[in-house]
Amino acid sequence: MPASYAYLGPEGTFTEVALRTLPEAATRELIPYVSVQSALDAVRAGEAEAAFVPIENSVEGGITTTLDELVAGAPLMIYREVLLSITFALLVRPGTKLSDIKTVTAHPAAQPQVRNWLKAHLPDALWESAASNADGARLVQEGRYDAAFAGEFAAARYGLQALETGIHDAENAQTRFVLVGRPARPAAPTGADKTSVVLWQRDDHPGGLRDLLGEFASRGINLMLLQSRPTGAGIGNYCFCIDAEGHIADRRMTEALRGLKRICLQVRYLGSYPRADAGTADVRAPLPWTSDEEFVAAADWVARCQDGRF
Ligand SMILES: O=C(O)C(=O)Cc1ccccc1
Repeated sequence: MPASYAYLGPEGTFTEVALRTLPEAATRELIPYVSVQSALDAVRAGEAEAAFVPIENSVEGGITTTLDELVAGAPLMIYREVLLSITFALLVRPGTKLSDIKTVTAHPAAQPQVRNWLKAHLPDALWESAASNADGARLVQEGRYDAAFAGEFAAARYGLQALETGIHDAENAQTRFVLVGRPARPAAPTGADKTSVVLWQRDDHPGGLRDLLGEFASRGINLMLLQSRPTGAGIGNYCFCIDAEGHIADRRMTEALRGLKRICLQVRYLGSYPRADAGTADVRAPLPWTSDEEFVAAADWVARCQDGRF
């Protein structure tokens, strides 16, 4: 297997910075791709061992290109996640003044994070989307746009200067990135894990979504992401991307997934992997009645009842 990770490039993306925080990245060749799709396709084609892509940010929610690839593309699995705090710099060619800026660019997910700043400082600037924030910087270097919102670290790479730094409409804006590979056995539980799945309902009925969520709730499983995505089958047809606290090897999660498999039309398992915020106050202990021991004891009791040995 090639010891390389594909990532959303070009060089100088936030994605690259987040990827380099993973210890395993130090022993891999890191190869930039022009889009999330092409990075994931490199994995599907066996050209790369895994791909590292943005999946969610705390301002706007899911990065839909990534979610849609994981929902509908050839199956892939998430093995790692990274959280990165994001602030933007306004990068320009040397000598450009704020009053010279008529066009700005960045990745579409950057826009909700800088919208207020733009309104206050460059209300008449025309926004056009770039394939990534670093690609926006590259396009400014080529003279295609006057300014790009990107990481300050991208300035040197593209011969630009930061006219403004620390731009962020929302305090503590974070982006979540995932390392995605071909399906294989998930890593062993760490005690602070997350499981991602996509659920398709069997039919449309009152309380349908509540039924799906009930499989988690009744087993004391907390949810960390719920994002609906259109199935493409017409207005009102959605599937649900869910991140839940816990590992597929935890009995409560095993039981919840069994329940979901019974009641859903389709369930796509996207992996169980260590939480990026493991070790922080946000990671709560499971409810006492949801431990593996409690599930084993309850199953034993039912077996004894069936045997008349209670
Ligand atoms: O990694 C990048 O630079 C991207 O273009 C994706 C992105 C977009 C917005 C915030 C963080 C990452």
